[in-house]
Amino acid sequence: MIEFRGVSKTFPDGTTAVDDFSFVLPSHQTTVLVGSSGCGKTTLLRMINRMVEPSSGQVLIDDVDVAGQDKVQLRRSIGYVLQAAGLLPHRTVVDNVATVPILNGVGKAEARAAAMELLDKVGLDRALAQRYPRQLSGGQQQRVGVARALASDPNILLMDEPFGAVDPIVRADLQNELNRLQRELGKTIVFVTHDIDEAFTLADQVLILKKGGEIAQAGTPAEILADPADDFVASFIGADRGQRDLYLQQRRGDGGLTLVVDAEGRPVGILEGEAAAPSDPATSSDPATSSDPATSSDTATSSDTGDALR
Ligand SMILES: Nc1ncnc2c1ncn2[C@@H]1O[C@H](COP(=O)(O)OP(=O)(O)OP(=O)(O)O)[C@@H](O)[C@H]1O
Repeated sequence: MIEFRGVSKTFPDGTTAVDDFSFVLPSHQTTVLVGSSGCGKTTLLRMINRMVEPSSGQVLIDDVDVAGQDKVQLRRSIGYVLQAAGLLPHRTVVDNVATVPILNGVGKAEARAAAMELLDKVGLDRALAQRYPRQLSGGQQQRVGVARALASDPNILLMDEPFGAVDPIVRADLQNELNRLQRELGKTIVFVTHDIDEAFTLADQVLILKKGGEIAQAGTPAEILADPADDFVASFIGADRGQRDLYLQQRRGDGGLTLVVDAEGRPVGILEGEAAAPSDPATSSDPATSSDPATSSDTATSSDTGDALR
């Protein structure tokens, strides 16, 4: 469990990125922070692993204030994936993945063997292990980034717009893979995006944020889609747009939700109970809610990955 208690952050230049933010992120679930550029998502994320220190308030992991923990240990114990994958350019794929375990004292051979298994886990061919990051596609680099973040078997995975720089098809693939991995691993994932579709696809819980980290609405995708808290949220999720051809898409494993998506795969609602039939396209003309989620071309602020490894 990650808890923000009355957290604020004002940077030295006087910018208040986060103003009195309180929220609990449950363990073993995916919480997605979504909001337009500059609303404080990245700042909130980076306060969890102390890459940003709060000006006031506390961030607690399982009831322990991170302020009292050794920064280096903390960062190495938390997986971190950035938009640009943040791979070390002069190290091979396998060595990128093995970096943190080796820093933590695991023997090189053992760390590399574990790294190869992680490549399997994230759906990467082992033949790519000896390549350098520049010899990979954007989607492959992101998979390596995820493998690297998982290498020390962290309980917490922080993901800052990790799929923002890849094309929509690869992005959908990566989202599906992450859902599959999460079913298997049950990590506590905090995922930042400005893409509401991505948020609904991945999240157990979505936080829609306004400037200063103000919470416009928090809830499951179904709750938010069914009952947007106000006009801001309705407009953000696009609930005021017209209806389109709709399809069903199974999300998560048994007992998982069935998303109603439009022709472009954008979530517009959720079916529950017996109505929630699996996968193949099934047109419905009477959705509970509809949306045409806002998109943005803003890119996430990412920082030197080295910081996360130091
Ligand atoms: N180091 C810094 N110094 C001064 N201001 C900063 C710093 N880092 C972030 N900010 C400001 O704090 C606010 C929140 O930034 P943050 O990166 O957390 O937003 P975000 O929601 O993640 O945005 P984006 O989606 O564009 O990455 C913005 O106004 C930003 O300009």
